Amino acid sequence: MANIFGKYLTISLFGESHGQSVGAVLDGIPAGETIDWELVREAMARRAPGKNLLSTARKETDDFEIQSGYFKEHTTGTPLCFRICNVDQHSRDYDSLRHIMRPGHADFTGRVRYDGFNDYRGGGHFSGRLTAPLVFAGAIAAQLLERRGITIGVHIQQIGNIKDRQFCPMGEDAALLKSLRKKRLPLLEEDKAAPIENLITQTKGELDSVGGIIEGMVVGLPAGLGDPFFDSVESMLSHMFFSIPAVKGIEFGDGFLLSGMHGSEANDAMQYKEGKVITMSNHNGGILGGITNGMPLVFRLVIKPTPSIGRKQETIDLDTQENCSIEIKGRHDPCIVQRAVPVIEAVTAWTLLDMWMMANSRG
Ligand SMILES: Cc1cc2nc3c(=O)[nH]c(=O)nc-3n(C[C@H](O)[C@H](O)[C@H](O)COP(=O)(O)O)c2cc1C
Ligand SMILES: C=C(O[C@@H]1CC(C(=O)O)=C[C@@H](OP(=O)(O)O)[C@H]1O)C(=O)O
Repeated sequence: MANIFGKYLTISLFGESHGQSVGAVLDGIPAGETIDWELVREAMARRAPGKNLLSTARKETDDFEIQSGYFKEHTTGTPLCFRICNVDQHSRDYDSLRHIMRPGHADFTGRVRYDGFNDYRGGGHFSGRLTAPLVFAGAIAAQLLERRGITIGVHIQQIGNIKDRQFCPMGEDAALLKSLRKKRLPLLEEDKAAPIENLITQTKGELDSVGGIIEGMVVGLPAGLGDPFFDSVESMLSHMFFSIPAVKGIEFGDGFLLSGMHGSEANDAMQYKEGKVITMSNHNGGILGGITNGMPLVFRLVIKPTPSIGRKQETIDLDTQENCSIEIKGRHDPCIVQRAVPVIEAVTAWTLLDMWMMANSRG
């Protein structure tokens, strides 16, 4: 069942970008939890399309309807089902894309996988629109984690060649991590906002798109979450991260830089500090043997440039079985990175809540 993810906490995702709605069924949320719906709305608004010139012009309010699982201001513990109606589809933009495949998008693979019956309008089930329900789910999980002292912060680390400073691997203040959620462009260095906006606007004007890197940090995690091998924290998070459209790379801690280090540099020396085990550096990003060690969790993700661009590209026509060219019209994000930040934050929360529940179910 390709659309269900999780162990103790599962999410089953449904919908298409130009269908009636997108949504999910969330199972395993503990009974008796209150949910601050305003916080859920705020997270959804950060991801929603059509807010400014840096994003797609498609306007969706992403209002949600709860169908089940919440009663008398508390979770019931039974499946929480919700849907988010699609309202601003321009399906005519996709008429020719039924048979002319967009390079870099899932048109061809989706068609092969579903024997030609896939809903190709707006990318169908492959669309970034499906990240709206993920943000809803994650905004609930983040509240449950915060009640357990765990805070997640995510920022734009790079767009094109413009870089924000990285998180201090030894940990950032939870208040600073949370403050990123209030920013139009979630950056640690404010002076990078204008150059990034200019770059995205300029690239859009050139009928092109740009990608980048997102960095995440989780503080307050106890040591001992995760399992070796298949359910390692890296495995579970990577499984979820690679489910997000346009994610093409990932690293934990110093990641690819570790390849050039010696053991004497890469090992994180250990120490007791006020009775607690800590490490004196954090090259391993808070995970050893697939299990959290109590240090901040640090990861970075590559988001590719948006595939749908206005420039002329070479491709194929499946009707005529001939080569052809394509100039994509329609409403597309010139850059996905800033819109993916709340998505990454949300799925991190969802996955870590599942791992927290797994750890707490052990005898
Ligand atoms: C929030 C978000 C918004 C996106 N917006 C667009 C878009 O406007 N146009 C587009 O072609 N792709 C967009 N994408 C990316 C495509 O959905 C994605 O590249 C495609 O499904 C192929 O999957 P892959 O890149 O993971 O291989 C978006 C992705 C996300 C997460
Ligand atoms: C609708 C959203 O983003 C969409 C993601 C997307 C894609 O191919 O991934 C393509 C565009 O779809 P459309 O052509 O229908 O405007 C984006 O607008 C959203 O994020 O809510």
